Amino acid sequence: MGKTLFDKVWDAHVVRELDGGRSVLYIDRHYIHEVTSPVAFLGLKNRGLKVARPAQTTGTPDHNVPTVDQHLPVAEEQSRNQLDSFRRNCEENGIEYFPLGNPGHGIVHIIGPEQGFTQPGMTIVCGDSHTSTHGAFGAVAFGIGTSEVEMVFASQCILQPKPKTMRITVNGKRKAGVTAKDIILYVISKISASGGTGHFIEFAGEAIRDLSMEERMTVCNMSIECGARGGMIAPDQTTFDYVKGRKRAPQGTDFDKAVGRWKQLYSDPDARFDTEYTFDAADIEPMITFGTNPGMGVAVTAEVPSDTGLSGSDRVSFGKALDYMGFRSGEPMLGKKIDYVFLGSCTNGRIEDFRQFAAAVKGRKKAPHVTAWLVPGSKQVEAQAKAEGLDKILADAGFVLRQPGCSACLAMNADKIPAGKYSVSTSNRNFEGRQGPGARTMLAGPLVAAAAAVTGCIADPREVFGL
Ligand SMILES: CC(C)[C@H](C(=O)O)[C@@H](O)C(=O)O
Ligand code: SF4
Repeated sequence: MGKTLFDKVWDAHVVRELDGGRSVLYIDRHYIHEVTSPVAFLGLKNRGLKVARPAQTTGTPDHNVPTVDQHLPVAEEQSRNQLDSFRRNCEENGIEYFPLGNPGHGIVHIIGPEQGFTQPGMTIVCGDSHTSTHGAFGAVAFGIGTSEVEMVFASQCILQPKPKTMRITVNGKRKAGVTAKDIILYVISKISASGGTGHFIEFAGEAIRDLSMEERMTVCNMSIECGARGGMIAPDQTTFDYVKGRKRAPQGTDFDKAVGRWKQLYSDPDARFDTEYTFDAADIEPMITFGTNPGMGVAVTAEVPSDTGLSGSDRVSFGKALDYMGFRSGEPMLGKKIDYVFLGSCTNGRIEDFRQFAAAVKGRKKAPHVTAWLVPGSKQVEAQAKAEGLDKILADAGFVLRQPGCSACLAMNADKIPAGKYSVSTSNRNFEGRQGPGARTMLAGPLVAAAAAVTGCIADPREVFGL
């Protein structure tokens, strides 16, 4: 029987299979940030060890950083201490890291691909659930816990049970005004926020093939929001073209040789998956979430669903979610007044997202009552946006470009949505309090966010922008 893409990459990295179904897996690239590394560094120190393969480790502080005045010392004491100890830990262990203000700085899942660290066929881990983003390159990439971070520091290996495999095929062409974010929100709304549990997903089909690398990253980023361990896409010419010429990617003939290997990374025609789903891209509309998990999504043109068909605790949590959001079943999503718009995060903080948002709002004005936080995912995205004049277009429309970081995605810094306020957010989680205590988050793609920013309410970007 043929092998799946996942099996090919996984099997090539198994150092040893242990009794009980777990394997010692070799890790090619380890990304670290300031939130989940301190305890691991401490554990290492207590054992008298140093990081085994510092050259395969890359660090950046992203969660706690302010998104304004990054040239000044960080005002908040706890964040400042965390950034200081992150720098010390990286320096003591000879780890390359990109501090605040450095041209390479940004959200860990944005800078890795952008600099060419992330490559097809690799195993990649980080103490962060959205490590799944890197699966867009055909890598087996997944989030790990702090004790596992310590394991990788010490040995460049990790103990892992092999997940089951799932293929999600999206056939056909998507309609105008439908973004990669809409595709993944649609998929999660269909299979639910727990539908991928225990699996590693491969995304396939024409609608996935048609995506740019940045769009593929958006899809893989959110693969974990249906409970999966990760998501991946077979590398193809789009992938090779993206990786080519990036600073940390193989160069010259080494690159050509690497492409030869990467071309073997696909699921064999007779490979079998434990679970398969198939969707049609033509059924996908611009999406928005109405509840408090990423599976609670509908087309922007739809109504708030009812709890028909739900029972027991599902019904209770559905009701609780609507109460938290202040929504009632049967109300249209269109026209709901919003207060905040957040463009950014490792889901939608890349240059194509800023281009799309800027092109949409060009020549229009931000609705006066809306507070908009536009936060590039990295210094490079920020620089590129400025080089392309997007900052001017945005400024003319009443928007300000902030500085890179995770920002309001999880509000670990000062960018918190006030209690009770409605936020249309391009990030990946709409849990209670995620964007600040009491904040009400509606997840969407950059076009729905742009439409909300200029109209001040939930609107169909195809109508607003004539797409
Ligand atoms: C802080 C970190 C551990 C966390 C994660 O693992 O995903 C964060 O990035 C998030 O998005 O919630
Ligand atoms: S941007 Fe959001 S999802 Fe991504 S790593 Fe930061 S906090 Fe997590």
